[in-house]
Amino acid sequence: MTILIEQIENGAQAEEQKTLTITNDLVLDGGFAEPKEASNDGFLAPEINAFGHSFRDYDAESQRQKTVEEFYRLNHIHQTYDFVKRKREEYGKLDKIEMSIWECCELLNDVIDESDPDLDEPQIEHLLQTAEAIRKDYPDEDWLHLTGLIHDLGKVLLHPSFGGLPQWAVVGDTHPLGCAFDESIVHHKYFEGNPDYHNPAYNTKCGIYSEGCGLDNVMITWGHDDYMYLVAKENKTTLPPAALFIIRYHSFYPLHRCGAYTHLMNEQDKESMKWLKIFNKYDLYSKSKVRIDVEEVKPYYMSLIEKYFPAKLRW
Ligand SMILES: O[C@H]1[C@H](O)[C@@H](O)[C@H](O)[C@@H](O)[C@H]1O
Ligand SMILES: [Fe+2]
Ligand SMILES: [Fe+2]
Repeated sequence: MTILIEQIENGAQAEEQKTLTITNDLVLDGGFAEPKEASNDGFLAPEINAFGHSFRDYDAESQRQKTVEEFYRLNHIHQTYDFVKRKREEYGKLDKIEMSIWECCELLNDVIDESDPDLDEPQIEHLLQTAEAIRKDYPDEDWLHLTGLIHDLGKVLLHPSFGGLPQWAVVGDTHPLGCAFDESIVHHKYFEGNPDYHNPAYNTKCGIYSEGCGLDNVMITWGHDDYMYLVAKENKTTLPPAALFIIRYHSFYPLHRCGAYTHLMNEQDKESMKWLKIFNKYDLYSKSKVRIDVEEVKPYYMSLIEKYFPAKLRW
């Protein structure tokens, strides 16, 4: 079967449709299940978002555009290598609160993401829209449904009980620190205000890293992705490695959309990337004003949470 995957080549300008052929069978390769085809004709990506623009258009003029650009200005100035190192240590202790996955979903009821040009609905809507869209096309991959539900739960860092981190430290696209900021990063010009941009140790193609070192060894901007990855891993989820990879790198658009920083990946990263590319279509294009009936789908997701997570997690 053939599905269409959109890919923007390095430099982000030339957007081309690339065809990826995916086999019918689930093959276990080094612990990673290979992607198989969607159960129907595949997800039809809409061309315009709820505001009448193309998806991820960071320049289309609107009031929202200004909010998003201001978000990226602050994000690019303040996310430095040292900042991320400190946050990883602080939040890696997971000593803030104990709660279940579903309790966390409910906390996200009030959270609106200021970095997103395509969505201004409460986050819980987005979680369910993503999960349900995946479930429709991949009914047998229950782990991927749950990954959809939880992938953005790290946005709980915005909540006052987590120290109420500012938006620039929680949401938005992610990118590596410790090496040059690639041109494909949204609103790249604001990096001039970041001290790392002027640090010769950090501003070459590889910076402090070596080719093929593996993403595990790369410091990525602090936010909801890395935090939720830590929470899931440290609380001993039984979700497969591909799920953890999706959670950790789903905002790394410069890599999975634009092909930047591929020189830092190792073989295992390349394997997991196949699933992330599938996931990304649902994460991005399911954003809409269509509401999901939470109570109707809740029992199904509760059963998945029980299957893959302990009843209470440390956050
Ligand atoms: O604005 C969005 C939003 O914050 C998403 O949760 C994140 O994953 C995307 O990468 C970002 O562009
Ligand atoms: Fe996200
Ligand atoms: Fe998302």
